[in-house]
Amino acid sequence: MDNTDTYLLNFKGYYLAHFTANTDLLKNLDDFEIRDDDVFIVTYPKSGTIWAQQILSSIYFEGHRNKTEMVETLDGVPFLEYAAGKIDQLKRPSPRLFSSHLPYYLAPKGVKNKRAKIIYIYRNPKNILVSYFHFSNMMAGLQAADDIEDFMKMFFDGKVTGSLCFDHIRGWYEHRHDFNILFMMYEEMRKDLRSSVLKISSFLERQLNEEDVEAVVKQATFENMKFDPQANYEQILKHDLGRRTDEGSFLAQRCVGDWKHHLTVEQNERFDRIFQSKMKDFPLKFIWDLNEE
Ligand SMILES: Nc1ncnc2c1ncn2[C@@H]1O[C@H](COP(=O)(O)OS(=O)(=O)O)[C@@H](OP(=O)(O)O)[C@H]1O
Repeated sequence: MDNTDTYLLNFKGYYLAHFTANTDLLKNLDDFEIRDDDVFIVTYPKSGTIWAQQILSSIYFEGHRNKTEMVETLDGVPFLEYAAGKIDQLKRPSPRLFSSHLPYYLAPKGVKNKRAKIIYIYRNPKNILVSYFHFSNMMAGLQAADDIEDFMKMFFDGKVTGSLCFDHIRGWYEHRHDFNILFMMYEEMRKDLRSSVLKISSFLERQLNEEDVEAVVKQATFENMKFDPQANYEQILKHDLGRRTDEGSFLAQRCVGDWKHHLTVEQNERFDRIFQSKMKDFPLKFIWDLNEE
């Protein structure tokens, strides 16, 4: 583990957010004991993690679904590699739900042996860039950038939490046969949330009746999450993660083509060139524009 950077922790060539990384767990990550009914949400940052957390938590926990229990969504679907000391992963009752931004090659052995289910969410990387730029400037534990040009450099150098976005999705997809994994596209979830919930619950073999499906969908709408204190993570942001500024939130809701309002023509062309060189022949499609939705 290379601890020299204030913001980033280099673990086996992959960058984690230094301030919250669970270094004790990372030391034994490969052997972290996996149970057959463990479920992981895996994402590159800013790809829909907290959205998937909300969906999973309300699929699994009746008290969340029918709002009889007031628990922070994140507590039901905690990160594997973050929040050191907050939770003892080994003592959690089954089924355990996890979140992770780890790359495929750092997944514990048991996950590579298909002992757990993974839902991988991917998103149009131009919107990831814009979302990540604003988020990094808001969160105290991430390196702020002067402007989008400055952030683009860090993003394409992979000097951000999660390392290079293209390596993340490519790695997981190219090694998909090693895992029990479902790929979901953020933009398709926006287009048809109900079908996405059904696809996820069917992959997880969780039977939901009509009323349950309605409740999960309702809780996972942007409008509900934005104003639900358990789902919008405002308190976590304020007290655990730390804000640099009062502006911004986990849920800004950019439209699919929002990047057009933030990138210059030259920046967009540069993005396309890098995307082409890194993602040539990559079979999954990305949706760049509202018209493609
Ligand atoms: N319900 C719902 N519907 C549509 N979009 C949603 C929803 N919940 C979260 N989001 C959007 O997901 C973006 C945040 O991504 P992450 O949760 O992966 O961020 S993080 O990595 O956990 O920091 C962030 O995108 P931006 O708005 O573009 O910043 C959120 O708005």
